[in-house]
Amino acid sequence: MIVKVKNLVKRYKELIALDHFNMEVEEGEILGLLGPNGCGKTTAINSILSLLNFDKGEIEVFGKKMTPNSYDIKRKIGVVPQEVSVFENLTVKENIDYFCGLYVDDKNLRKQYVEEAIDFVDLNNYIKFYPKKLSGGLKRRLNIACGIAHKPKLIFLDEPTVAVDAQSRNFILNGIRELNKEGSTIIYTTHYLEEAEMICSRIIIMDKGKDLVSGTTEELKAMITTSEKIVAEFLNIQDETIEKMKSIPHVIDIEKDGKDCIIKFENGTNNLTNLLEFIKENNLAYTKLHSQLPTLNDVFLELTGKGLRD
Ligand SMILES: Nc1ncnc2c1ncn2[C@@H]1O[C@H](COP(=O)(O)OP(=O)(O)OP(=O)(O)O)[C@@H](O)[C@H]1O
Repeated sequence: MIVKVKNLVKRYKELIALDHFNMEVEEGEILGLLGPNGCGKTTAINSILSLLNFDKGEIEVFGKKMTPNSYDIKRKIGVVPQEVSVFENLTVKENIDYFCGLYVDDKNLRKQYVEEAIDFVDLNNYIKFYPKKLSGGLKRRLNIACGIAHKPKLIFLDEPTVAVDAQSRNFILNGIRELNKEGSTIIYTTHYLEEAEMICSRIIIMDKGKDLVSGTTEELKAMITTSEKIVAEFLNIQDETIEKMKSIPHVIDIEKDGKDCIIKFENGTNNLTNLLEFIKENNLAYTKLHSQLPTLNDVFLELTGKGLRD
């Protein structure tokens, strides 16, 4: 086990930021920590890193109790914080060299690691630039290089793709996969469910300081009641027909979204066939009809009552 967090409680005066939070991370995982704004993700990460004092609970990293002075453990950890945290008065290369130098004493090895980190984030054309001359996406890449240059075995990435263009986003996501393939375990927080679905081997959903559920995206989707949604646009449908539609087997709810009717089904077979029969029997005309499997956002909505990006 690379990280083990048990019953973590953190209070800021009367506010409970972490409420008996639990998390376990195995070697080789890309673990996604997802939750709405203010649910406690950053507090959890900062507690694990021993950057914050907490009120109760246990934290082990690499099988050892984590303390502010656990330098042997910290050497094996890389952190890419939510806010770009680099020195404005150092160039790209000097920044990476500074952060790498905090953990790597050997001069030659440090030089090699800095070069490799620059290659990794593809900032070779910018090594003499100061951060303020870099675009948002390039700054994020520099932030990542500073966090990973010392080749840590465990990497925390806190929303690394916020406010970056699509090209830099793909670059960053591929980079995370690459780091994982090279042997790093990753803990990744994001607001972008599609990203989590793309790269995470397992996801923990947090809300109000608690870990609600954990599993692969497939496992999480299997936990919710909705198993299928059919989106249809009917011509001139009456409210009473929509009410009647609720008697189709396995229909659990019907929502209107503009012109679309979103018909939600719980587990069951032949949902589309049953709906088509209903359409025929009731002489309904439609311009759109397609089936969707539940998304992570549906899981989120059902578990927390709100979307991730509320
Ligand atoms: N230093 C602090 N003093 C008081 N309250 C704080 C402090 N830091 C965080 N909080 C509160 O603790 C709760 C958890 O905050 P935290 O930053 O951990 O959430 P988060 O999930 O990382 O949010 P986001 O997705 O917005 O970054 C929030 O209600 C926040 O307002």
